[in-house]
Amino acid sequence: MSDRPLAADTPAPLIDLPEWKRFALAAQTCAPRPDALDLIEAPGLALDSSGQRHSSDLMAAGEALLRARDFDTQRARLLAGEPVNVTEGRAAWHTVLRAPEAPAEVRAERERMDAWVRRADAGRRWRHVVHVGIGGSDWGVRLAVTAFGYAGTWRDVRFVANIDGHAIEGGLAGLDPRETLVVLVSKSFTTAETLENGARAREWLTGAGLDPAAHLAAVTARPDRARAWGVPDDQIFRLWDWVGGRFSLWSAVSLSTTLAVGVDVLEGLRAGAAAMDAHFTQAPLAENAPVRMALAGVANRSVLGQGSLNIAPYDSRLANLVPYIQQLDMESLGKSVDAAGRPVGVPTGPAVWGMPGTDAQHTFFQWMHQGSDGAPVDFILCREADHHWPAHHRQLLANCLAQREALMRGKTLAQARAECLAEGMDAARADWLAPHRVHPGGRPNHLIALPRLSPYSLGALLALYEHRVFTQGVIWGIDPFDQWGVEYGKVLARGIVAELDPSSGQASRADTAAASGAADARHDASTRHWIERLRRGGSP
Ligand SMILES: O=P(O)(O)OC[C@H]1O[C@](O)(CO)[C@@H](O)[C@@H]1O
Repeated sequence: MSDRPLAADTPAPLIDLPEWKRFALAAQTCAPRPDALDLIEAPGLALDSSGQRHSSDLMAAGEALLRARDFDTQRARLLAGEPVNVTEGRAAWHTVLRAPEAPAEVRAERERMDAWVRRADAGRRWRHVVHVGIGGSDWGVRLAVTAFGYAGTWRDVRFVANIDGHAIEGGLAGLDPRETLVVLVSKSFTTAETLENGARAREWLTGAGLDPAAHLAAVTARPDRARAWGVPDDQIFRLWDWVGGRFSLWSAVSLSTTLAVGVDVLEGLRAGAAAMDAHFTQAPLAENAPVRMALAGVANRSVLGQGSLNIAPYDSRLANLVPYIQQLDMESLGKSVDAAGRPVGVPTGPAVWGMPGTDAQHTFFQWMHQGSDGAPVDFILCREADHHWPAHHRQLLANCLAQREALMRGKTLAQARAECLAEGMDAARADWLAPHRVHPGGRPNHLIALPRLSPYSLGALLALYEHRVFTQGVIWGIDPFDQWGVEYGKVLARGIVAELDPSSGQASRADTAAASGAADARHDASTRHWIERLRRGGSP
């Protein structure tokens, strides 16, 4: 970690800026204008922001706010690979992983991995791939494999992330070890889940009388650790310290994607993302899709108090987009202090949640329409489908547009009452039922339309969200590239694991405390109770 002083990266407190006050006032005093189509044609997708609050004053205030946050310089620093991750003193240079003119070592590693995959394809090797990784070493691959391998692939790819033993048990069940490649993906190569699950897979290979080294591949920024763990050098692919885990699918992290759906898919993802990078760099702010989404996100969260953001992909192949964006957004923006360690002073990153439509309509859309909070929604659709049932696709699209329209337009009491009367109810019943049929409307949303679900358009979509997250980080003044919050629980878990192990011979802290009649100051009473009880397993 560098000892670079924070001062150079320390923005002024947001809430002290006159530009912030102007932006907040402008956001409060304008409304969504669905009749004034507000469309940006960006690479790989179109962004319709008509469902967000918009006015020329709000846009001007947003531009002034970005200038006050030195956005141009911050963006240039991100794209130049400067250490924008201030608390860890390193770059977040994911954009270079997809740049056509990437540095030689990045291109060399791409070519080495592609050649390895092509050799495996030519030899019809690895009928089964078990991808072992978690968080950023998992979601991007799951997303791409589900998106492009939804109708099945000749290689069966399984994902094992959770430390829950059922995950690895199910991940290996029924596979022929002779035909199986286990891919361990871990930037740090220290993540407990990945190393434990990897160890079970290695035992499984050894138990089948095989040399595990021949069946293991690894992707990591620490090849030394992977080598010591037993992965041969020619099956270790590199990732770099200057890439954040949740921004890493553009690298060899996507080895399993290429094995499942081909190296062309990864190339297409990179090309779409690179085109979005160029748009993010060059488009004027008012026509810049990530910037517009970021300004709407800040207005919704920090001014209008919307606590969450719903992601509604109207494409079942994008089911894993929701957890992907959840990690990208919440691990990046789930912070309440700025780069100088001061409270930001306004609510920051929202809770991100969702589910593909139309399933979501039968699960929680009731709450979205008439619940007391509601949530801004990002609707995502593909204009063309890749199946052969156009009527299905028309229904899917109609549902997406209808839900969005209902959330925007709402329904007044008078309209609801008139509807009841038109259905033949008498006035008394109409008066009674009408309030139940009122929709407040005015719910903010984006509509993102991809021409079809190609690697290019998905790459552009993911880069759109990456840059939206970065821009919100610049406005709030927070470091979107660290994740200190994840560390605390990991450290506590390490201690508790030892205490839960009845075979370790080590008395639990709680035992020791009980024997001495003292309370264990390191645990609260409830945690102490459960350590004791769970240590005994099923016995009362
Ligand atoms: O790739 P690694 O080092 O195993 O880390 C896995 C994940 O764990 C985290 O550090 C914390 O959840 C993520 O940021 C990361 O993607």
